[in-house]
Amino acid sequence: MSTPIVEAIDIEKTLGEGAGRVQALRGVSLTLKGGEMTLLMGPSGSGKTTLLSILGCMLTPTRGTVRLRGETTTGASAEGLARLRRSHVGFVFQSYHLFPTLTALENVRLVLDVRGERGEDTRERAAAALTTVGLSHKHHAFPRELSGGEQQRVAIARAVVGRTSAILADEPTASLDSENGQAIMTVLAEIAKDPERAVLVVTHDPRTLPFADRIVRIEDGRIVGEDAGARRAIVTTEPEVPAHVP
Ligand SMILES: Nc1ncnc2c1ncn2[C@@H]1O[C@H](COP(=O)(O)OP(=O)(O)OP(=O)(O)O)[C@@H](O)[C@H]1O
Repeated sequence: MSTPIVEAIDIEKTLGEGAGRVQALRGVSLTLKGGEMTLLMGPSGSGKTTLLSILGCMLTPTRGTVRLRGETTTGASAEGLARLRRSHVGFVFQSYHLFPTLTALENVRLVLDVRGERGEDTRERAAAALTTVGLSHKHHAFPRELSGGEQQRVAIARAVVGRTSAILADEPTASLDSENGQAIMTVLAEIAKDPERAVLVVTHDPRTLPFADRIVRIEDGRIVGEDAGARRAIVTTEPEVPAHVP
């Protein structure tokens, strides 16, 4: 049986103040298991980024529990959350977020440095992560010398180099053309074959569908359905829950 990497139980999140107060999540439960690629899809404003931020310990829920590899985040200090995040989570964003003055290798190695891992082997680990994403020939290139797809591959190498078990990607293909988008999804799907790793991709992009094990649909802060993706043979469609039932 595959291991639960991230478990979110009955998550609620209220954002903003006064008249701008929004209930972004209204009782969301979601488990990400090792060896799975999950797509999170839903309309703009439905709560996808809020949920990804809570799963990755960037944001704390108003109510509910998150467990990362069995460790609960409830009551953790900001420092405790940062430790959990560094140990277990790798993020990939639409706009890459690379340091422009560092080479590809240095961008990846920096993650290990931040984690206090400074041995000579960190260079080899960073190089191995770049090889995983097909960039063994671009160690010394600066982000401005790389295409968008290559920059995103550096960002993925950075997300996996720390041997984190949850890879959370927010619209990773949105800035890329079809070919590069496919290449990025192929790399993420390859990572998701590891039974010790779970990959969650927030996306609007229908081109990502063939890479999914599961497609989770969110509307108005609630999970409204789940379908088995093309990568999985067994169909596990759950009944749809109306979005507006209190
Ligand atoms: N800091 C904030 N203060 C107040 N409301 C917020 C804040 N951040 C997000 N929201 C609101 O919370 C809801 C969920 O936002 P979220 O960004 O999670 O949606 P999303 O599904 O990721 O949208 P998109 O696809 O457009 O990125 C939206 O109504 C949004 O306007």
